[in-house]
Amino acid sequence: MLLSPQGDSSPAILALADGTVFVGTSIGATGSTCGEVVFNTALTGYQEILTDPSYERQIVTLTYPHIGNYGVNAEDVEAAKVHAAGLIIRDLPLVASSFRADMTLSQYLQRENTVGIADIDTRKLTRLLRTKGAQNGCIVALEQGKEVTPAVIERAVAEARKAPAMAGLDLAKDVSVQRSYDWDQTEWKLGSGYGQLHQPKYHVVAFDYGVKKNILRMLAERGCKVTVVPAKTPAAEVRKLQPDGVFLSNGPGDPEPCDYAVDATRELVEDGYPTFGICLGHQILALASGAKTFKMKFGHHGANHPVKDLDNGRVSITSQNHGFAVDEKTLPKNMRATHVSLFDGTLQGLERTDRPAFCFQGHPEASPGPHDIGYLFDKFTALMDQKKK
Ligand SMILES: NC(=O)CC[C@H](N)C(=O)O
Repeated sequence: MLLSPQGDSSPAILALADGTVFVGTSIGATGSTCGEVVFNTALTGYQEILTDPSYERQIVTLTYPHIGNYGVNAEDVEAAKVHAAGLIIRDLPLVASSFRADMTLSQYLQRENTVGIADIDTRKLTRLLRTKGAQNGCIVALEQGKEVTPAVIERAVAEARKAPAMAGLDLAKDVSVQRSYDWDQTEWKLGSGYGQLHQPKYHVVAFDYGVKKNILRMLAERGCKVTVVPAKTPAAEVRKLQPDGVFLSNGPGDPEPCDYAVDATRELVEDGYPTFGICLGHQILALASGAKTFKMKFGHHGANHPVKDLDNGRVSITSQNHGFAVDEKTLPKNMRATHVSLFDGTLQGLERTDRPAFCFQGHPEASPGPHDIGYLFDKFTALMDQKKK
C-alpha cells in the first residue's frame, strides 16, 4: 500500500480555447502544457493510456472518477515514456494499493515531468467536449504557495488558443524510432511476467508510427519475429528484409499528411505482402488504397466500444483511441467494410478484396481494454500461412 502525500497540494487550472476555466489541484509536475483535450471512458489502464504514443499532444481527461488507486508499476507501459501532454482527473485516492505497484500516480507524473490536474468536474468537462467537440486546452500547475490570479488565467486561455490544431499535423514521424530493432517479447502472464519468443514462425516488418508495445507482444506471442522500422522507411528497404508480412502501427496526429507512409504502404500492398494495420495504420492503408479520412467531432477513446463484425454479426467490446476516421463514401471498389462502430456507425474495419491486406480502427491489442477482438492477430498469421503455401 502506498500513500499519496497530503497537505502540500498546489493549485492548477485547466483553460480551454473557448474560454472555459476549471480550477483544481496539481498532481504532477509543475509548469504548463497545451494540447487537444479529449476524454477517455476506460475504468482502468491509466498507465497504458498515458504511455500510448497515439496521445502525443493530447491532454487526456479520464471520466472514471477515481484514478490512481492501484498505483503505477514498471511493466504496464506501452512506450518508454509518457506521451500524453497532460492528465485531467476528478479524484486522486489517498491510497494506492496493488501488489504490483512501485510508486503512486502522482510520483510517476512528477518523475515523467507530466502535468496533471485533479479535483475538477470531469463530467462537466466531458459534456462540454461532447457538445462542442474536442478542443485545445492548457493546464497550468503552479508552484506550492502560488495563487491563481486573473493574469494566470488569461495567459492559459491565450496559450490554449495558440496551440496548433490536430488536423493537418504529422506527428507519426516525430514519435517513431530512429533506427530499426528486433522484437521478441511475448505477452504478460501472472506469475511469470513477459515471455520470449524462441521459435519464430513468421518474420514481420512493423512500421513504427508510434507503436504500442502490446501490439508487438501479441505478434511475438503468435510466432512473429518482428523487425520494427522507422516511419519513413521506404518500401524498397522493407523488400530487402524479405518479410512474410507487413504491419502498420497506431500513432498520433492526422494520417493525411503522412505521405511517406501512404506511399510505402501502397507499394508493399501492391506487391502482395500480407498487411495488417491498426488505428493510424488502418487509416494509412485506407489512404493508400484511395479512400479519404476526416476529423471526428470528439473521436472514440475508451475501453467499452461495441463494434460489429459485418461478416457474422458478432459484436465485440473494444478498446478505442482515435480522432480521425475513414470516410465510408470514399471507399474504392477494391476495399470493403468488415466492421462498424455500434456507437455512431463509423467504419471500424476494412479489407482489400484484391490483396491480402486488412485493418482495424480500434485496438485489438487492448492494453487497456477487453480482448474480444484479439482474433484479428490470428487473421494476420492466417494470411501469412496462406502466402507461404
Ligand atoms: N491510436 C491511433 O493510432 C490514432 C490514430 C490517429 N492519430 C487518430 O487520432 O485517429
